[in-house]
Amino acid sequence: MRTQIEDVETESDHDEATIRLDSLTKRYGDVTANDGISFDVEAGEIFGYLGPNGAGKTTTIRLLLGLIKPTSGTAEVLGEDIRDRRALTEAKANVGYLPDTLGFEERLTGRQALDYFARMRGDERRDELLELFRPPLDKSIETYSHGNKRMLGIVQAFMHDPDLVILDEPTSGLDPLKQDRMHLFLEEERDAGKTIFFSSHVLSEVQRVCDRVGIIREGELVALEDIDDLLKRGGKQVRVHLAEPVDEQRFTTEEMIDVEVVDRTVRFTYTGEPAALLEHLVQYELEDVEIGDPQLDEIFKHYYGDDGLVGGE
Ligand SMILES: Nc1ncnc2c1ncn2[C@@H]1O[C@H](COP(=O)(O)OP(=O)(O)OP(=O)(O)O)[C@@H](O)[C@H]1O
Repeated sequence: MRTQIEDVETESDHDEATIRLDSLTKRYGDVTANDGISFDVEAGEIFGYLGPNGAGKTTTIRLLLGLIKPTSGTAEVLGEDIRDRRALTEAKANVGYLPDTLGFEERLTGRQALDYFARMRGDERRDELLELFRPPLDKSIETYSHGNKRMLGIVQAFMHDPDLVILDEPTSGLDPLKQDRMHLFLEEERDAGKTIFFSSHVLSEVQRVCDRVGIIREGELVALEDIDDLLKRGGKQVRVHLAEPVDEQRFTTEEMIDVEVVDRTVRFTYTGEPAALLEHLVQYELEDVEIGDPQLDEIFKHYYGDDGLVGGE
């Protein structure tokens, strides 16, 4: 039986979504960059905000940080309405932000830029983060590579130890090793109770690192789901290598979609129960079978067709 206290706690947890969008809308002339978007980001999750270039991700982030004003609708960040400038400014002391293009004064050295942010918000985690991400500190930022600017931005976003961190395409332009380090770091932060909201147009990173995903297309939210559920609905990717050439008609069942046959190899997405698939396959003389999870890009074709997100900058 649930106690009254548990009920109260559950309710207050629910009330304290870290970010809450409520019909958030932003128009630039004829362009509706955000069109009535509503969703919550809960405390302690990594939320991926996914969409191709121009879909409206940066617009949402800039609205959440009070850098631009909504045309209609609103949002709350750490319980404060984004239209309340003073309250939002106070809340932002507990928010980290990595913009898509860094707003650093480029003539400063990395160290001077961090000193500047430290005076505004604190820097209790600076040393630990510098150890991990290692941007150069003593040359001017204008001489930095893109990757090093990103590293400096990440240190800046996390060094005051905020509860919520908003990252706009954090890994764009980073080499794979640095991306891996970043992903691991985000997971550790999440496990320590931090909330991470990050935008991306890279499916594989969202699949790897996020708990939930919101998908935005032309300003509209077209999906909001747990990554696991999204993948489950996508069926299984199967590749079967048979001992003899395949009679496609005989081999194919209703549960198989996107079937491709090349000589003795069949590839398909299986949407039925695993046991039924195995029963079907044992009727054939098999040389090899691979069964795996689909990549999100397969699932995303439903939302975007063949263009948009798949692999592209
Ligand atoms: N200041 C502005 N004035 C006019 N139109 C704008 C402005 N900012 C954004 N837009 C338009 O709003 C739409 C959404 O842009 P936004 O930058 O939010 O997309 P995005 O998903 O972040 O894309 P990207 O990954 O390329 O940054 C685009 O059509 C863009 O051209």
